[in-house]
Amino acid sequence: MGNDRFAIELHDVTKRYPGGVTAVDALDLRVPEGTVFGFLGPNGAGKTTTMRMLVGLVRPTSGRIRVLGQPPGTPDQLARVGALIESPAFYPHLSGVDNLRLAARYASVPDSAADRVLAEVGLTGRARSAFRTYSLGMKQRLGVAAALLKEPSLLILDEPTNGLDPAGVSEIRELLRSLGQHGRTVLLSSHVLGEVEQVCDRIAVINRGRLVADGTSDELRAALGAGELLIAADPVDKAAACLRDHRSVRGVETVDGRLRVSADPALAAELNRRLVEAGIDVRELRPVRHSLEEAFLELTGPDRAGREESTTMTGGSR
Ligand SMILES: Nc1ncnc2c1ncn2[C@@H]1O[C@H](COP(=O)(O)OP(=O)(O)OP(=O)(O)O)[C@@H](O)[C@H]1O
Repeated sequence: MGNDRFAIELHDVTKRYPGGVTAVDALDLRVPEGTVFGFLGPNGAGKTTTMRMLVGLVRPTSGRIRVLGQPPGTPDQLARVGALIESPAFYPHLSGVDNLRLAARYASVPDSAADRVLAEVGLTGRARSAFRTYSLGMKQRLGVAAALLKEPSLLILDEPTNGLDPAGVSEIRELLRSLGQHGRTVLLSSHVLGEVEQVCDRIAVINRGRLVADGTSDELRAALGAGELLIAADPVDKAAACLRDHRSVRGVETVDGRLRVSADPALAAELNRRLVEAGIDVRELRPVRHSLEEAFLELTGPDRAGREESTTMTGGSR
């Protein structure tokens, strides 16, 4: 049984809370097995609600969810999913290893699993220190360790870097990379693009409960029309004509005496050669790429999402 290609599948999933908030709105999402998958969106986008639905903590209002080929929350599925969704409750006065031994008992796995997962998150050296003495980054890593106790094939981590300083973030980032090895699927949410970009194979962006983009970081850039070259060449008209003749060039515009060329930046060397062979002087040629940050802001920015609210403003000072 089960699906052998997608660890997570959501079809047309909506969650409306009793107060009337639609936290997740007709969401379609597929997380391929064995990927580290970034689930990105601004605060309130619906990430936590989605993750809670995946483990059966929240029931969808409508739609269909399969996690490891099963509906969420079955005992068999929960045995194969490790989740860090809310801060786990650790005892401040107990050591890291004692906290994990307790968690191991709750999860019905042998106590010895505690040492294995401590090593996996790089906390062996501090295993015997009291939890309250841990840095925030170490606390988060202990949370990840607890999620690993069951040797899950799917790991769901809700904003594991939230509130960490840059050093803590880079500690966790190293860890997240290593968690995706051995065929494990990792679903990782964040509202900070840089964190998922460096770690994830694929990224889905949600805003106001809706999926607004899904793909590799390169695909997300391409979906936003990124892929431009800036070229300064003489004579500029001849250069423009020469570039327009190239079948992979989508457009050429002259801006302030330079050419903005819509084309895959990978074509840079080829276009340069073509211009030089045509007797054109090339003074400058460089890609002007949208950063993924710009792409993300464009996808989740107020222009896309805030129209209803902005129309309720009654004027006056801003
Ligand atoms: N139990 C609840 N009852 C009512 N509304 C809720 C509940 N939980 C979340 N919401 C609302 O649903 C929307 C989505 O919240 P959710 O926590 O899923 O988003 P998020 O992307 O995880 O954001 P954050 O990063 O801030 O946690 C928000 O408007 C939130 O206020």
